[in-house]
Amino acid sequence: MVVDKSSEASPLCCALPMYSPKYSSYVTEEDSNDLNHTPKHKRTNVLLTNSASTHDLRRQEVEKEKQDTNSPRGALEACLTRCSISSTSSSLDDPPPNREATENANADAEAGGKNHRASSNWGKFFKHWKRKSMKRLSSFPPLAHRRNKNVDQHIDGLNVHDIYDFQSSLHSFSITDLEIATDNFSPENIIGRGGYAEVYQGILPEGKLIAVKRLIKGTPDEQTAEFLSELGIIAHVDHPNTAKFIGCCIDGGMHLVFWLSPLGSLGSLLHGPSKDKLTWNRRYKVALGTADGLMYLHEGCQRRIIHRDIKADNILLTEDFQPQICDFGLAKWLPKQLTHHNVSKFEGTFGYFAPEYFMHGIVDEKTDVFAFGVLLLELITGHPALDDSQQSLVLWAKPLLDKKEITQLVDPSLGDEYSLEELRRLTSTASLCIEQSSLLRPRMSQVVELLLGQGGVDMTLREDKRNMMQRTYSEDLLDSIEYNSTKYLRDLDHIREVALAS
Ligand SMILES: Nc1ncnc2c1ncn2[C@@H]1O[C@H](COP(=O)(O)OP(=O)(O)OP(=O)(O)O)[C@@H](O)[C@H]1O
Repeated sequence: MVVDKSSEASPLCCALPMYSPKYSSYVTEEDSNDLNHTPKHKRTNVLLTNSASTHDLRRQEVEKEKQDTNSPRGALEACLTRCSISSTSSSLDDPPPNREATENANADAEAGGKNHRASSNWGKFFKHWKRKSMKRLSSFPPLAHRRNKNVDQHIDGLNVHDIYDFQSSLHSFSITDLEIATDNFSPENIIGRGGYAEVYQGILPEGKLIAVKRLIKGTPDEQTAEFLSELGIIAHVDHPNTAKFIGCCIDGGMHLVFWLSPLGSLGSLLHGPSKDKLTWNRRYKVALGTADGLMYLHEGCQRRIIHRDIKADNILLTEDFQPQICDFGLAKWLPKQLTHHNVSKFEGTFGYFAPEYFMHGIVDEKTDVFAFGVLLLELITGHPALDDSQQSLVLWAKPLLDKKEITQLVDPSLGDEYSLEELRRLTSTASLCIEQSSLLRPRMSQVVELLLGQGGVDMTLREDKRNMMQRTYSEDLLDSIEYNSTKYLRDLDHIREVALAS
């Protein structure tokens, strides 16, 4: 299905100097497949282009990522080139190839065609991985924990300097393991469906519960790309507030395996029949934990990670309501030297988009901060980011926040069972997070302080502090253009209409 809603006269069109003057939005065939699993207003891919197909752009992006050694996929590609070279030119016991040989072989590999090389590399990598690790991927030690550089420099012909830090305890499951665990992927064991995957619950022989994410969308090559993107991030994320990845399986499709989060997603609780379990204290705990997890991704990881799809459905809950950020399918590494990342294709979820993202395709920490602000509003109000009649929670809540009528925002199902002081903290933080100018949004470390009541919400002080810190690209950009809230609301409305009309 293709929807071309060109709108040259639209305010949004005028605000898109970096792109074609003609604004086109497509809901592609791929997306129409998504619709089988995800309500179409919830998830969208919108392209700012009128000259290339979705596939062309996706292919270009994948190629760009492969060559960018700072991207998860690029790091793996670099490693695989060497893996391919070492497996064709030497046995695993041979000494590692010297630099010249590697460069020559690299050149040959280039000449042999990138696409072919890529797929054969992955094939070799997967075979190699399975053969060498069987049950444990201990051949990929975390970089941070390596002790002896010389000993570890080349492991089985792979130069670990080119590999990001795989967790050392990951398992390589066979398809039989997963079939046994999930009762042959019985539909009864499906616990979640996203745009890209079906998630099954399962049980391991030792009695531990797992969640198996089976990628279902697209061709095998596209699934491999999605799988590697997500694997490239989650394999080196480790925090109490991120989903617990335990391994994967590459037989009969692409599978990622996690410990089961017994309460499912925040979205299913908040907008489902068990809403009453979400008392005020638990909501506050979820807000704090999620902020902590996001602060870790942005500021605590070896590399800056932008999640790009923070939403209630992507926050899992443990038995004691500890939130765990999941679904790193859209996540990006942001190298330190880059202020931001630019995307030509919008992926994510309506209701959570930051203005600089849908206007300019800019991705940085502040796009996640905006989405986190929407999540806070969801926790406070119990309303979804976009309701069945496509009304945006931000648009509804903003006037009440501005007028400080905060008690009117509280989820009626909570009655009076909430702390006014905590409500003040959550609402003032949400208010800052959803500022249309990313300059005015706090960073996640500041969000944590604000939520804990330690931030001193004195804006003057915060402004001074901010001026001393490095500004993000989107901060500069939005600061330099006149962008007021009326325009923001108009643009938000417009892009929603364009993408949803079909
Ligand atoms: N470890 C887990 N424990 C319990 N439930 C889970 C787990 N992982 C995923 N789920 C459930 O499956 C759903 C879909 O998972 P996920 O978001 O990873 O899939 P996706 O296809 O990438 O989704 P999206 O369309 O948001 O990209 C989640 O919202 C959650 O309900």
